[in-house]
Amino acid sequence: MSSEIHYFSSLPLTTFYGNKKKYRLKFQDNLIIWDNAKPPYENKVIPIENVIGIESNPNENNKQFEIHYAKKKANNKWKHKLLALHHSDAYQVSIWVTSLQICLQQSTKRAANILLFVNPHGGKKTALNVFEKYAKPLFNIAGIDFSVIVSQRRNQIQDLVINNNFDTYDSLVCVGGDGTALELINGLVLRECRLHDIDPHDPNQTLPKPSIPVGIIPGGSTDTTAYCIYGTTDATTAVIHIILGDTLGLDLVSVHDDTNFLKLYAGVLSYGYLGDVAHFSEDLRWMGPARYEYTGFKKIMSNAAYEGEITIMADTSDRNLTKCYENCEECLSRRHEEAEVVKKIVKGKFFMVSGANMSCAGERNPHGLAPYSHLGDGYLYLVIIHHTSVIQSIKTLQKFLSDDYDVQDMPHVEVYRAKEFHFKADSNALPGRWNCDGEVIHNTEVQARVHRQLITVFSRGIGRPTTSNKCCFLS
Ligand SMILES: Nc1ncnc2c1ncn2[C@@H]1O[C@H](COP(=O)(O)OP(=O)(O)OP(=O)(O)O)[C@@H](O)[C@H]1O
Repeated sequence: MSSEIHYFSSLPLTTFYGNKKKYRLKFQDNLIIWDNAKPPYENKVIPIENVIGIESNPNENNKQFEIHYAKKKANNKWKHKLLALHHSDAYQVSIWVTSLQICLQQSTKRAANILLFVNPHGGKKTALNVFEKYAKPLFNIAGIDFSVIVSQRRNQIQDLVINNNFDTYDSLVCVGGDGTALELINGLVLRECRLHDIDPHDPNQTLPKPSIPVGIIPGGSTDTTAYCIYGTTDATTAVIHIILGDTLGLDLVSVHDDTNFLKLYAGVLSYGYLGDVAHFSEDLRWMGPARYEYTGFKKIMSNAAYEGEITIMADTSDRNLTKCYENCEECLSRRHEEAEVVKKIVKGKFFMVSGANMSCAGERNPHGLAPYSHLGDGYLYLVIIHHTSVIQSIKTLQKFLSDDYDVQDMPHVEVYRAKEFHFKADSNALPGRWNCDGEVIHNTEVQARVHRQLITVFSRGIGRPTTSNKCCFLS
């Protein structure tokens, strides 16, 4: 037989055997279609864009090959499925393997060479295990080359990304929680600032967009960023999104004090209750995720009031409130460019002030603090909860955890869709802290501004449910 490689962009109906069954397969229009070769015929269709990898099996004299593909299940989870097929003619197998592999390689969106940063310290300290168990086998099947850096200290990932040239990789991925994702994202943008001689300390600066896409594999405690991007904190799902290679633009919010750049965040910046919970939880890391419940309870019972003034650049235009799903119209549109913003000032005593850049939903609160926030529309949702009684505060938090809520039912809650906000604590009042995606910021005067789609993340977006959404959220 000649050593010339034979491959085709479509393949005619061919009969294979697998799992003691007969399968008739064809490949056309980038679809792998098969049936069970006997009545009642049942067709299955796998788009090539859902294929993870194609492997031939040398142990079977090259007469067997495997199609590894991704299948979407309930609750936004994707699963790895396998179809192992055998043919008596190794040449037939080779044509199928080569044709499908070449078709996959022609997809320019797929990563070929990934650098992974693993934080072994976050969450239940299982990120390395998550990498070994869920990411490594699937990256191998997908034929992706990867290298791994295990972080040894806080901020090491950020420092490495700022100061090194990782241009030989086509994607950067982290395994960890929100803090780890934050290190990677901040590192990338700050590196881009350095390369373009842009001063990140100027709060009015347009920040440069890194071109390299980012993947986030959940391995922390809350993993809000991963949940909001994939609709689940299932690690296999995140790995599959990264392999399939679709991306979306994610807004980031810059945080400055009066002179300096402090951080960029993807999820939420929260002053008062959640800020103090993050602060007091840090020393209790040994408790695992339960530390948030413990300090949360203590903090709410203390009924602290955080006094200050918020200046909001709010978009008050009437807008249909929709949730952010795959191919999201709000994120694709350029409406934000024409939208006028008005200045609003809110003064008082607060229980919590949160600038949510994403819904902040999670496994235990699928609705989120800001359910109508979009990943890439150029806005954050400022959720202001005024100080009230302990009972009311508990009820408010419970509402945010419930399936659905309406601010009209909560007179002590105001919500604004905003491009930026400024918060200044009353100098005579109890100073609070900020919880910036799980990291603590102590400055009591900050300015936060949204940068539309500043980073590219691997994700197809969250699947659209069939039920419709409510429309009564903004103040
Ligand atoms: N090797 C390390 N040792 C100590 N801290 C580290 C190390 N690597 C990273 N970090 C820091 O660990 C902190 C916690 O990490 P991460 O946010 O990923 O986990 P988490 O807080 O448990 O999860 P989440 O933020 O999702 O609740 C981050 O501030 C990160 O900067």
